[in-house]
Amino acid sequence: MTATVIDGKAFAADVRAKVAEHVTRLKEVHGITPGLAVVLVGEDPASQVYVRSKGKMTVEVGMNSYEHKLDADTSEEVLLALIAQLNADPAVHGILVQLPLPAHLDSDLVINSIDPAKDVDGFHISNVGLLGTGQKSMVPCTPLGCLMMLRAHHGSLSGLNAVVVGRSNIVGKPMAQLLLGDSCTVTIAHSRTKDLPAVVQQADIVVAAVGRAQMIPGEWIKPGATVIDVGINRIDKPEGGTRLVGDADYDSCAAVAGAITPVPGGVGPMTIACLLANTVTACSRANGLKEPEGLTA
Ligand SMILES: NC(=O)C1=CN([C@@H]2O[C@H](COP(=O)(O)OP(=O)(O)OC[C@H]3O[C@@H](n4cnc5c(N)ncnc54)[C@H](OP(=O)(O)O)[C@@H]3O)[C@@H](O)[C@H]2O)C=CC1
Ligand SMILES: Nc1nc(=O)c2c([nH]1)NC[C@@H]1CN(c3ccc(C(=O)N[C@@H](CCC(=O)O)C(=O)O)cc3)C=[N+]21
Repeated sequence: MTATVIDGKAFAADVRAKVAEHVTRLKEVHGITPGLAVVLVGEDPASQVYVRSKGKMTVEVGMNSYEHKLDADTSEEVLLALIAQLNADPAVHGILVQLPLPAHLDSDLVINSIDPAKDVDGFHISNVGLLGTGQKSMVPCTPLGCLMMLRAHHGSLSGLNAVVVGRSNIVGKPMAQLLLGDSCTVTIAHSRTKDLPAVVQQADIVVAAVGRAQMIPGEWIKPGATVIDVGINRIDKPEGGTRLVGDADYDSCAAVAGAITPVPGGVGPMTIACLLANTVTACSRANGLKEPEGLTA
């Protein structure tokens, strides 16, 4: 079997088009322009590229983008003061603090100081609790993007066996909650899991969020299963230079899977599209307006 390639780029373009439509309505009918503030502490080059591309896409869908770049040695006090200012700013509907933060900053404390209503990453403990109890919340962008692609591919996910490899707070755990919410039978695997190949072999849906290049080979995949590859790993090319690969070994997995997301061009673009979707959702809620349909879980 040769897997259907799930085109994350095309999905993301579709989500952004829906966001843009909603932004136009907010502006023209209500005179409100949604605003997203991104806070970057330090000069990590990969984060800088990523923050720039988020800013560009934010403006492309018609929203305001506010970028705050702070020195790597910024104190917690200064960062918390900036977040307090953004929390109070009515022009800012979404706040994202780029992770990881430099080691001297307490990221739990920083994330939990964001107004939950503006927490477009969905990392605040209130949003985590709301998601875990099936209540309306801000849903983390990467798992939300994965869920949208899975729903579009499968229709109903009810009763399917889903294995999430990775248990981070930003991907693995919220992904598992969303799959459970859609009535999958969910297993969360991690570095202490016994016999990972046998666990993955049970899965109708595999979500790989580990951060280890090409660690999941095709032999682990049940024929016809769907592979959602969250991993973003840069590896050296034999001919020199580097390229991005996922946590799944693409060629061998694509040979047995029913469907697979590529890296790049899979989950990554959907993450950014969902960030924009969350910002427009947050803006609508903040103004007591109807939320856009199909843009949240
Ligand atoms: N496409 C996108 O939009 C995004 C991509 N990413 C990418 O996704 C990947 C995961 O990110 P993130 O969740 O933040 O990573 P973390 O490093 O926070 O978590 C990795 C998880 O993988 C588990 N793990 C590590 N080694 C193994 C192993 N050998 N077998 C099974 N499980 C293992 C860890 O287990 P344990 O808990 O036991 O240590 C941990 O739970 C990275 O490549 C990251 O770059 C991340 C965010 C967004
Ligand atoms: N507060 C916070 N929220 C995040 O959501 C967050 C974060 N911090 N820190 C870093 C990770 C990583 N992440 C990615 C998003 C998009 C791509 C993406 O668009 N990737 C492209 C490739 C980009 C390239 O070529 O480098 C793709 O997969 O096609 C990648 C990675 C969000 N993260």
